Amino acid sequence: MTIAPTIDIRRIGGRIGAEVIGVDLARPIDTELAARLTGALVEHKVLVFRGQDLDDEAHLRFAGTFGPLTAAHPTVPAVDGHANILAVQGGEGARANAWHTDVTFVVAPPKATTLRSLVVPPYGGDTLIADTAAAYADLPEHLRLLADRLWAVHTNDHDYAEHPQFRTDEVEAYHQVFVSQRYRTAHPVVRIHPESGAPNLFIGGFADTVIGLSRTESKDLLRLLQAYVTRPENTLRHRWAVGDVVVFDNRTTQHYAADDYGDLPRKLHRVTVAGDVPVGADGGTSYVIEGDDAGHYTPRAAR
Ligand SMILES: O=C(O)CCC(=O)C(=O)O
Ligand SMILES: [Fe+2]
Repeated sequence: MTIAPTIDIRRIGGRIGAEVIGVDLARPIDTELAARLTGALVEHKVLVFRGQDLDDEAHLRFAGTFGPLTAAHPTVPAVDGHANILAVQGGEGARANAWHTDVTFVVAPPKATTLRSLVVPPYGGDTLIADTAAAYADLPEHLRLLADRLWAVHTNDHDYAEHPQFRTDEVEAYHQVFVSQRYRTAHPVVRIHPESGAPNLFIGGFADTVIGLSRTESKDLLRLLQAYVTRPENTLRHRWAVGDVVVFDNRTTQHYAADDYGDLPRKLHRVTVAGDVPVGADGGTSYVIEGDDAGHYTPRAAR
């Protein structure tokens, strides 16, 4: 007879995040545990598993617990031999140090993102994750009523040249690959979470313009709303150790990779889980403006 391991799910932030203790992710995850982890992800939005010892295959298997996987990225090439794994190891200026929700420029952005650390700098390189439902709940009623009616265009082709001091050949080459196909998608500014039913501010770094407003008005309004997302109360900051696995619900979070470790090495592997088409507070669903989702982003079956 095997004895089921006792697992402990402990909150680690006031509003977002829990650590899962007592799980070895290298072992198969049974349906009962999978259901518990899926529920915990919806409740806490970020799950942290420390001290794991996963290889790529085990990482893929674990990510598959949450559903079918996406390709590594619509435009950025995958790790050799692993179509669903993206290596995260950009140099200075080519790091994700802008608040964003992953891949919101497509019509069905990932449901969840899983990150596993392979190389960690001795200091710096933390990942910050924000709860966009808490942000929505923080809005004064007048702003909530306004946000509920708004739609925004998300694109992979904007905001470039914000940091011209980092316009190195590497950054330039990465940008060319990133925008090798341009995507533009309209999403509701307030998204209803398909599992919890909670509304959240669905904006982030790929949100470019608010439909019906000028570029300047869009920027001002998005900045106003975004300030609620990044309030320290609504965030969790993860200090990486090698072997950590972090999963976040990409339907109701944003994240930010602190670019504060110079040229020290750091490497994560990312695997994302396929998501659905967002539904807004007004009942409308997201739609493609430009870019063919199907060609680049076909989910593959779960393992
Ligand atoms: O480097 C990190 O901590 C996160 C990078 C990121 O935003 C991503 O892989 O989606
Ligand atoms: Fe990201």
